[in-house]
Amino acid sequence: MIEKIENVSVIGAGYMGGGIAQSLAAAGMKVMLADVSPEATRSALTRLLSEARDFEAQGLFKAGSAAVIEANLSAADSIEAAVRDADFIEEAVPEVPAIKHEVLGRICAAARPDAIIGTNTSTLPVHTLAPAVTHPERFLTVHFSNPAPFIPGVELVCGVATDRALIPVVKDMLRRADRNSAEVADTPGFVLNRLQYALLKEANSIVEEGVATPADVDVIVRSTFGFRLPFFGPFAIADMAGLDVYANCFKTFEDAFGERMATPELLKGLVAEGKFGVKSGEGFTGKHDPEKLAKLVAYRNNAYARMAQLLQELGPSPLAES
Ligand SMILES: NC(=O)C1=CN([C@@H]2O[C@H](COP(=O)(O)OP(=O)(O)OC[C@H]3O[C@@H](n4cnc5c(N)ncnc54)[C@H](O)[C@@H]3O)[C@@H](O)[C@H]2O)C=CC1
Ligand SMILES: O=C(O)[C@@H](O)C(=O)[C@H](O)[C@@H](O)CO
Repeated sequence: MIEKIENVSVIGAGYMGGGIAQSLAAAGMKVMLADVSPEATRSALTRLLSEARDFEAQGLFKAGSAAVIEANLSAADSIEAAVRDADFIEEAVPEVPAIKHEVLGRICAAARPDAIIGTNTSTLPVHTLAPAVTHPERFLTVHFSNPAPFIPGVELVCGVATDRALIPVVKDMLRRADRNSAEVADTPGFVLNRLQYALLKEANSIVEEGVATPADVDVIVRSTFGFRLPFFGPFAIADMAGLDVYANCFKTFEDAFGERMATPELLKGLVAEGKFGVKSGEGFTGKHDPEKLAKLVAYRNNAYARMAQLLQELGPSPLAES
């Protein structure tokens, strides 16, 4: 079993693969790229190095990053050449099962039998891709988000055959690239996109029903509950709002939208036990003593105030309505 990932291969040097390659190269790993052709790969490398210099000049990358990326990132003439010596191979070709199956097959035919193989799929369960992988014990989802150089979270998904000894090795690679990761179960869309697409689906319904325009939906999302999300997930947010309040709100939603918006059983159970979140000292996120809760509230208030200052400094996005 590989103990430390030093040599990486990224197959598919597009939007995600390119950013993943930059990120891992900047973290000191040797990264080889391969795309549909040697010309496409070399063109991608040129783009990525130029982009890295621009990002460093803009202060978006740490000083010296562009030189480190240039020293560590290279273009291979084929998938086979790219993966030959790799400890870890990240597949980042289009979200088309047939393409992924073909590329995973080529990777497996040329990579070392102990090489760890990751897929950057957005939604495809590991069990639908694993049949294309020899030695599926070395295969898992390592799901970066866009744009890869700037989004810190990575979703890890094991298949039934995945050797769980891979997880600390992959997590170590991600830590060295300043990424934090969480492992979730192997279901369609995992956690990230199941939630992200549920939000977009409901947002589309809101627009289709004439409740709001896309622009106004975006304003509300990014300036209310979205404003909280860089610091807290939905369960922490609910604990701070009050689970009794959430239970009352779900009654409104169930009356209006039926079963699909009925009060979740987990929430019902907590409220029935008098566990209302921060206000009662226990909720979705567990039990917390008054000292910790005081620190939480202080952290929250500071974070939100600082976020508001940052948004003031940045000014509105070009998409924001004047
Ligand atoms: N675009 C996004 O926001 C995100 C996408 N993903 C996932 O990452 C994967 C890649 O997505 P993107 O980077 O957006 O796509 P993309 O289209 O930007 O890049 C895909 C790259 O794969 C190359 N390619 C296609 N067939 C190939 C083959 N047979 N051999 C080698 N290279 C091949 C293409 O030339 C292209 O450069 C997909 O599974 C996608 O669902 C995951 C997170 C975010
Ligand atoms: O949001 C992200 O960056 C990722 O979770 C994704 O998988 C993509 O956005 C996906 O939803 C579209 O490619």
